[in-house]
Amino acid sequence: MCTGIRFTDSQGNMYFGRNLDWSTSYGERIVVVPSGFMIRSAFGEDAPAAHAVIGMGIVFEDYPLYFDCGNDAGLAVAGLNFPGYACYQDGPVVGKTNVAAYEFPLWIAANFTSVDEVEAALVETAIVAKPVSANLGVSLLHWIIGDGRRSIVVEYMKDGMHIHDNPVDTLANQPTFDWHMENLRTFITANGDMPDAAHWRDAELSPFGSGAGMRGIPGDYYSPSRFAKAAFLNAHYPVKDNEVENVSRLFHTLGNVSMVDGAALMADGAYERTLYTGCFSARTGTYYYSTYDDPALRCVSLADCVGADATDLLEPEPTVWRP
Ligand SMILES: C[C@H](CCC(=O)NCCS(=O)(=O)O)[C@H]1CC[C@H]2[C@@H]3[C@H](O)C[C@@H]4C[C@H](O)CC[C@]4(C)[C@H]3C[C@H](O)[C@]12C
Repeated sequence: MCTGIRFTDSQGNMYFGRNLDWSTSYGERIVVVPSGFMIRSAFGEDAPAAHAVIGMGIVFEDYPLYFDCGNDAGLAVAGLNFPGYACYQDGPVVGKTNVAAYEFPLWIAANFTSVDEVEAALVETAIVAKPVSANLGVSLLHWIIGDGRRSIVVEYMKDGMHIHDNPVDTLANQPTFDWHMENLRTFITANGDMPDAAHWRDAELSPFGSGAGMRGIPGDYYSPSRFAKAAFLNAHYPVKDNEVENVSRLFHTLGNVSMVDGAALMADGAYERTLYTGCFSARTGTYYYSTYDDPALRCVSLADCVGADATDLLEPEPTVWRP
């Protein structure tokens, strides 16, 4: 399972991140696309990237397959598993901009500057089930897309494209975003307050300590539970000012829905773990991440690696972050 969130700092800069929960790594690392890099297109003309992009993914035959990424305009996108619901076009649709599912994150980050722009373009877009290669196949995903103003969720299903406003700036896995939003109504009594003592007949029942207001928010790893917990935490976290506080916010929030070995068996017989947590700061154009086996935060900033002469893909060596 995976979980993604978005929020802003006190000046409206976006922070956007995700947990990548799976049993085995694909060898993912930070990949940078400089603006001007020629992007191969599955259906249209090859075109230069209008924006520099940074994110986590793998490079396959000189093509960056992003799991999540952000760009120099402060727009970011992440793909989360959505099997059983995701259903792409079998082939290109006449009259539409056709985008293969594997191209989707890069297509967004390389071409657009805001969620509004993406939303307008999606009306004319078809997502196609074209595999990147016979071995890699087609991932069945839905996506959260965010900028400094808002986020949306894109779910491409049997009946076509669904674009949802995401007022809680949160996404998990199955079922649909609509369902998750409806389910949040179950938790409306949860809050961060210290409750007063209750009186049951002659008994006075006072709280053991803090945290009682949050009772009922689930802590298990099931997708609806992670959605509810991440949405609750994202909604209640106080707005913070600086980069250190906001990166801390992101890792603490996603740390609360991260998956620990041995607790959640996958269909293939392996346990699912949070292989990495990634955070894109639109304020500084920096991608931060930690992995299951190495909790140190490492990072790469776009500004440090995209000089005027950069035209090729980069896989920069991250440095350990020292706030
Ligand atoms: C497995 C990842 C999603 C994690 C997640 O949501 N897990 C939920 C587990 S569960 O089912 O709900 O149990 C997804 C997210 C991005 C995906 C990758 C990206 O889409 C990029 C390419 C796309 C190719 O089509 C397949 C390989 C791939 C390299 C994908 C492999 C895999 O499907 C990834 C890594």
